[in-house]
Amino acid sequence: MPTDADRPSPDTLRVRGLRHAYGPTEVLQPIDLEVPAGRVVALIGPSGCGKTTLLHLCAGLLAPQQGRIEQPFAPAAVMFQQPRLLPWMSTLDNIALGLKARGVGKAERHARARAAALQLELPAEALAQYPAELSGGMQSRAALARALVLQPALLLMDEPFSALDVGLRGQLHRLLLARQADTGMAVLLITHDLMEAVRLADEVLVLAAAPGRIVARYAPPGAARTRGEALVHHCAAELQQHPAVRAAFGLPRLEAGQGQAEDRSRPPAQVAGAWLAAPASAATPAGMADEC
Ligand SMILES: Nc1ncnc2c1ncn2[C@@H]1O[C@H](COP(=O)(O)OP(=O)(O)OP(=O)(O)O)[C@@H](O)[C@H]1O
Repeated sequence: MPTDADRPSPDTLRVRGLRHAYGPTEVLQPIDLEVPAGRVVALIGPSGCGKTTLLHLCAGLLAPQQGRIEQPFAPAAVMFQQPRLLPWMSTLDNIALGLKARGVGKAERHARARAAALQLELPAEALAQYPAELSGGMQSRAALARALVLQPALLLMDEPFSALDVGLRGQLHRLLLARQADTGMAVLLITHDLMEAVRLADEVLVLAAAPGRIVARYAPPGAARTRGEALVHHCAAELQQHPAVRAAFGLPRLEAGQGQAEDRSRPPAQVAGAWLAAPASAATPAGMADEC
């Protein structure tokens, strides 16, 4: 008898059998994935494997050619790799832009934009400045504020922190996770960075290229906000040692026992991540256990 916990949540982004081609070139083979409310799903894979294409399909920026996407969340917001702030508008007006498009009056949208900026620790003086006057880190904060001010139920993020230094990135990770825990929004995050994926995500999907397909699914242990540095390092190493992940990124195969010997910060086995069933179309590498 299925319990409530077994039933799929109605508030879930569902992708089923999604394919995509640009002209004659197949970019995505049938992709199945789910992003339920309150969960962060990270998509990692080598350059050109179709991550952005998949995100744009989920965002409705590209039309599905085959397969289907159920996107019940409203509103949804997209954060791109580049901040894409409009250079002729102040930072405050940039953050408030989506609210303006929704017909929110000036006083209210500015108040909401100021509150969003404050939550992301953007200094008040930056709000009157133009994007060109801001540092890269400030521009990224403004772009995140512009997405979060819409109070999205779904946030789609395409390598949003890749240009930031490690300190700023860590700060924005904490702010994002705090906001996500408060609001229960669903997040689909593209990243090249395995550490970022295991720091933020409830589930990490690994795409291989040519054509893009999911070859591994990994669930880091515990809630993202509670993962310490040692555990994040361990999980990133565990992920990187998976043969399918190594093959996807073009890394050489590890000899037997090589990965474990290099991992000196290994936490107790019971806190290691879990390998979830990859789709049947992706062959599971020989000798790989389902659970680590
Ligand atoms: N509009 C387009 N027309 C033709 N080919 C495209 C188009 N957009 C992307 N491609 C090609 O599709 C493939 C997947 O591109 P996509 O940007 O989705 O990959 P990606 O994994 O996001 O790459 P990266 O990590 O480098 O951003 C690439 O080979 C790319 O050159």
